[in-house]
Amino acid sequence: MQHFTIATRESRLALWQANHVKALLEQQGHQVTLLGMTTLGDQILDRSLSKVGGKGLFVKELETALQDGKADLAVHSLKDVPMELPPGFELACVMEREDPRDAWVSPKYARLQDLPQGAVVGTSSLRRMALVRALRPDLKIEPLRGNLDTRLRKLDEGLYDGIVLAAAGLMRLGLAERIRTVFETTEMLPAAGQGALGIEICSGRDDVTQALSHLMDTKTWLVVSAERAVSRVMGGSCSMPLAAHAVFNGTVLEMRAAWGDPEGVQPLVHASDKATVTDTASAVRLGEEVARQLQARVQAAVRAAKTGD
Ligand SMILES: NCc1[nH]cc(CCC(=O)O)c1CC(=O)O
Repeated sequence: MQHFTIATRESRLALWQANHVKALLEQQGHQVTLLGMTTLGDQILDRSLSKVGGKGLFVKELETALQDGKADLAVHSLKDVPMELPPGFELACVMEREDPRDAWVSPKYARLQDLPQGAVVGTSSLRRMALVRALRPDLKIEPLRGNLDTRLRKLDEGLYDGIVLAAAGLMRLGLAERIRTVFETTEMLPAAGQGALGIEICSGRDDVTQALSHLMDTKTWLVVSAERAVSRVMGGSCSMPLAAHAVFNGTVLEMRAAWGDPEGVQPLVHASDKATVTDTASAVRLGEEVARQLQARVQAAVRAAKTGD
């Protein structure tokens, strides 16, 4: 039996996720305390994250707590974890993934397709913007930030005709009844890591890694390793509309990725590939290959646009 402190953000979703890990560790006989913290990302609500520095904003304070020995592990939505962790930190565990898809939430319209011309969709995610634009170029997209409850409140206040959120977050918070439709991944390709929880520790904390080994889901680990490799090669941050999604079909990992022009001028660029994946190295290779295809197509599209072909 050991005592562990979990560093967590204090949004309802972050607390749910930290409590979920706490309960699982307690089941193994460990004693667990939560250390709630506010991150810079939680405080900046008026600007798009892509403009103020991206994903790292949600994890830096938690990493400081790990480094200072105030906490032993940090629970994150994997989607919010930067591709490269700072030296001295590692992703010790990825848990079984929930539904990775995006959900359509709207009081009036059952599907995005049902919206009238020029209706207003709320999202600040560049990926969701690019994908919504590809499905319905006529719609107006307005920024929408804040935690899940804030976003739903703004929708209920009538500021948007509908919004796009991760299905997993809504389900974790008992808000599944707000989901009107779950998008197929073919129409709304998810972000790398969406729906999975990642646990970060200071490198070398073998005692923590050992305790977390029961929570590790190897299959999810391989899938998200491939997805995150795409983002890493593409230089993925919140400042680029990027989607990367993989699913196992037996031992073959099938992967698709999409890139959107941040200015919204170029059409979406897609790439896909599949490979037998049995370990982290083969997963990363698949992700890198898909990213290279994507890069080549993005460059070709940019060249074509310049020469007016
Ligand atoms: N960007 C915030 C964020 N980070 C993780 C989730 C959802 C839960 C998950 O993907 O595990 C959300 C909310 C959303 O995108 O709607």
